Amino acid sequence: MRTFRAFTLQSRLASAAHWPPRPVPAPADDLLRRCDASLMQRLPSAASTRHLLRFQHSEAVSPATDPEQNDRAVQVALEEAQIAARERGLTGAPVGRRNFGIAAHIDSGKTTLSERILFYSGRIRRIHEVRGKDGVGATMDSMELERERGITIASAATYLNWQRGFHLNLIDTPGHVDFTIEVERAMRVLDGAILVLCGVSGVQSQSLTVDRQMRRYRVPRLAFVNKLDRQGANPERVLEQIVNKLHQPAAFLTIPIGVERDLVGVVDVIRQQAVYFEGEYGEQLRIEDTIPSSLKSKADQARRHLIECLANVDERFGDLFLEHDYGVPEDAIHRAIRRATIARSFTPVYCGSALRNVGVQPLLDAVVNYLPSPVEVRSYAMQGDTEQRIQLEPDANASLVSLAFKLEDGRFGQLTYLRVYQGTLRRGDLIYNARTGKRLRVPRLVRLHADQMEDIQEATAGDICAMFGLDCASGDTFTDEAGLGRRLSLESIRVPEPVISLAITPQGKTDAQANFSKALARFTKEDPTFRTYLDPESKQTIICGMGELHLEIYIERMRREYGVECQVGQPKVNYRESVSRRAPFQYLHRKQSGGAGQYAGVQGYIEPTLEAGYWTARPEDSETAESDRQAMSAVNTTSEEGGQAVAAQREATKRAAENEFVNALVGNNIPPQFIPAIERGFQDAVQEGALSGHIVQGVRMVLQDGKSHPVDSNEIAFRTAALMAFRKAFPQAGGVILEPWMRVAVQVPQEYSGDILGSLTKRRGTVVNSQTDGEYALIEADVPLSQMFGYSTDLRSMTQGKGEFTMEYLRHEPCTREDQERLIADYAALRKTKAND
Ligand SMILES: Nc1nc2c(ncn2[C@@H]2O[C@H](COP(=O)(O)OP(=O)(O)OP(=O)(O)O)[C@@H](O)[C@H]2O)c(=O)[nH]1
Repeated sequence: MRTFRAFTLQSRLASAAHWPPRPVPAPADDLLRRCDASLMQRLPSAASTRHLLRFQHSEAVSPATDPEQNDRAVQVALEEAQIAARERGLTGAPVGRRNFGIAAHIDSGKTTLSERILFYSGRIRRIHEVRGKDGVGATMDSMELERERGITIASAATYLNWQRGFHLNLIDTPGHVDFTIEVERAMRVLDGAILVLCGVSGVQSQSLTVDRQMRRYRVPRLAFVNKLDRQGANPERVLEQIVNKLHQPAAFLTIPIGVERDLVGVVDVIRQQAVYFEGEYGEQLRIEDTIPSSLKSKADQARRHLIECLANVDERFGDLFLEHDYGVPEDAIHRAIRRATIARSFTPVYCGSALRNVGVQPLLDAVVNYLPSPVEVRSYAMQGDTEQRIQLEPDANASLVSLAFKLEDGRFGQLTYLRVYQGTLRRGDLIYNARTGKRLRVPRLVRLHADQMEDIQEATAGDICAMFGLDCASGDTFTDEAGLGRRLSLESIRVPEPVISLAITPQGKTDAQANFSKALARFTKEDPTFRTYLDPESKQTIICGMGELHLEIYIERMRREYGVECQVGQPKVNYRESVSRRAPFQYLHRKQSGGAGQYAGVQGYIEPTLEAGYWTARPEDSETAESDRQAMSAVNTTSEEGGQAVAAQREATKRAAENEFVNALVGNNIPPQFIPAIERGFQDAVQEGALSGHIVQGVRMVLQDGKSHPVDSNEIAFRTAALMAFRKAFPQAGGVILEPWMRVAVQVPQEYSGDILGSLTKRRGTVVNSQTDGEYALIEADVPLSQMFGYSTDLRSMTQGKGEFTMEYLRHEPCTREDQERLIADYAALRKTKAND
């Protein structure tokens, strides 16, 4: 029996007299130097070696062990990151750092897993469960509402140390699709992720969404098959689903010893050793070279499968396999897993149960061993208007480029979460907001641990940190003067369109209105998928978001945090209006009888920002729709072509959502000082579409000519002329009303799949994918949101509560002629009533 290996380190320290582990005096860089002296000698200079080895946060768990005893995989991970840094000539590279997130379907156990990770790394002293009996709640669910409901609403960031001074930044994300922006933001700034899957339910509807998000931001991942203590758990089925449903080559790195109530440990597939998790919280690892005889052949098969899988996805390993057969050296296996994981052509799969404290430490080892250091990830910034992509270097000594990816309004003012991609951000430094060009001094810099924080003096390339007291928007890029000179900016986060809206009115106390406005201002700033506006007709405040739960949570937060009770209307679909062809406009606004006169003429045309005809037919019937569908399905490919198709799709979606004003004026018929007023008239017009009063999107207004009067022309006249010209031209330009369509994923026991298909088709859905897997069927369909109200109740009654579904915004599409006519008639009636009032 062996009692210690690298990943047992934390547990060994834990089981010793001191818990959490005491700071170890030996600096991590010293250990590293000893660990790989030969590689270090090849580095350019002693000074750069120090930079390379600089671990800011080595104070926690830095074991003073003999390098020989250390895990070979860790050495592989270090060496590879060091080689990558050396090849790129980086002298201040963050080699020993990992930025990773945890994402999954609702209730898969992400927060429970995070709690273990924090505990084993010595970050917290006690484990508190989600909805635990002690009523404390998990560390990462710090919001009162999260603890009460047992769901994660906002992602939380923390940091920890693991294995010889590796510094890990961790972001726990919410599972519910209504809070999808939190996952988007996290994926944008993370270098790797753990996809948690339930050992019983496997790949669920929201796992597919998370998988798409990981692909969108090219995030390498590990999979953790959790809840193997539950009745009906079947890890092999989950592995099959990863391969078949997520289309990812994958293999076990650990397999469970016993399942359901008998789960006691895992087998390390590479070394063929049994690992048991003992102590109150599984913090003491016992490793045995002999694995239970009943598992021998299974474990051997798993090892063979892993080697075959790697030989298939990694050419270099394939050659080694031809040479050594299944006897490939262990180092080579680690290297191949690392390469293939980082290349996103392979997913290592780990087994366990977070709640039962089984299998978490090997997973955390894998974060260090197989997920990339920031040095091994390519990040790019755009340069100025040229749209030229510049590769960023994760080097503390380079000029600063960092991204504000999340804002939070806290007790001390705005807290801005940042990822530093290049350079060093120091407290007191002058930095520049690349969007506004504004110069700012870095006020207070902190590292976050759920809702607590710790002041730091600097954050270097590859770090995630936060700043206080800085006014900026989510997605802003911060640079130093050199970066500003090159006008570098980072591609921002994809923000899905809000699909649902409802009217709210604050009730009661006199200060309710002020608090109500304060709350709305804060929520809209923090969450770009939460929007609000004043309905010009009803004068009510309308809030828009990603789903009923999303809005419900904000209404509840308004009550708790701001003491504002609201009267809430029925949820409504967010329709939009657009045009399908070009139409000319020519409008003269003239009032010259008595008093100050008004005189303004505008002439030009309006047209769709996408090609003509894009919106005329339902996309299913058109070629555009075909390319659209191909682009959507290309999200599941890793090919260059797939990437281009996705980029084209994103570009089309962006253009379809934006309006544009073009000044193509020739001659001097309109004095230049009136052009901004004409553009403002256009902006007024798109706020209220001419057909149904909904916001207009995807329309370009081109101004070509006009008329003015030396005395009677003024800004108000031109603003009105532009507004009226737009309204008049809108119907001639083939105005259409668009409605949001959702990608709906339903998971039900197989016997109900016929009923589900019927129910989706009845709701005008188009089934895009239907798979059966053992007892379960997973059906994906595109359905208009207007048809989805009340679906959860229907699904519950159709499946006796055994079905579940999630939906995600896909795009806006023209609604049916019938609906369009109804919406136009409703709007006309409303206007008539208003006119009569
Ligand atoms: N049996 C069993 N239950 C678990 C396990 N892990 C988590 N749970 C339970 O599953 C429920 C959900 O766990 P969470 O950790 O909140 O899941 P989550 O994925 O963070 O949830 P959201 O963020 O709200 O989507 C809780 O009641 C946990 O106690 C496990 O390994 N086995």
